[in-house]
Amino acid sequence: MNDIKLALLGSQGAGKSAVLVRFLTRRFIGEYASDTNSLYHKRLSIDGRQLNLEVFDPCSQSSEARCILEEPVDWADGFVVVYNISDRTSFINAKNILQQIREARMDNCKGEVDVPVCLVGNKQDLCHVRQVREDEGRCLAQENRCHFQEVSAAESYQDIANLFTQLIRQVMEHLKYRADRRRYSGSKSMAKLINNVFGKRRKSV
Ligand SMILES: Nc1nc2c(ncn2[C@@H]2O[C@H](COP(=O)(O)OP(=O)(O)OP(=O)(O)O)[C@@H](O)[C@H]2O)c(=O)[nH]1
Repeated sequence: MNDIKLALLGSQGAGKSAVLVRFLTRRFIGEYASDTNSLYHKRLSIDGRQLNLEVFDPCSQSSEARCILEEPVDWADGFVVVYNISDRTSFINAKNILQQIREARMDNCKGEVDVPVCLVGNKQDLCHVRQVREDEGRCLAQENRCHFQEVSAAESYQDIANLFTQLIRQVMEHLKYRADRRRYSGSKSMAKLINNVFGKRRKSV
């Protein structure tokens, strides 16, 4: 069974918990305790494969959340970065988070920056007080080579389900690619070792 770990990041009040709870339970719950970090577990089946999904929903105010990108960047296999379309500050914060993810991956993962990320513009139902245009979100996602989706956790389940499913698929491919690469470089160094030990001896005979 595959273990998939995701982290939700974004400004306080952007709707991270609402988006996640909508995905996990299909329900919208208006208010959430926002003073604790939460780790959610769910068993899923995607494309016939059984998965253990773990999602970290940090409390925005905690110092742990502020340093999530410094320490546990290796923990998450993928990220959901949420902003509120009716709050430009949350969009600017999302931009900074995307940059921090790239920088942290570059430092910690030897240049491997293409971790699966989905940028989510939440509260689409508040489009009458919109402060961030949809094309700005799309453009930011293109710059960061990540998927983009506007959603309303308050009104709709399907878009949110689709984005998580797509992100999880991407994570599974990414993990497989990393495992294959590790196996390949492992067998290459084994071949080198065998050559070093036996190749030289053969020459001297
Ligand atoms: N209108 C509208 N309100 C939403 C939507 N999603 C969340 N909210 C509301 O926005 C507020 C913040 O939502 P949360 O899910 O707690 O936001 P959060 O990002 O987890 O906040 P912190 O835990 O404080 O970081 C709550 O009052 C939610 O009811 C949405 O799609 N539309």
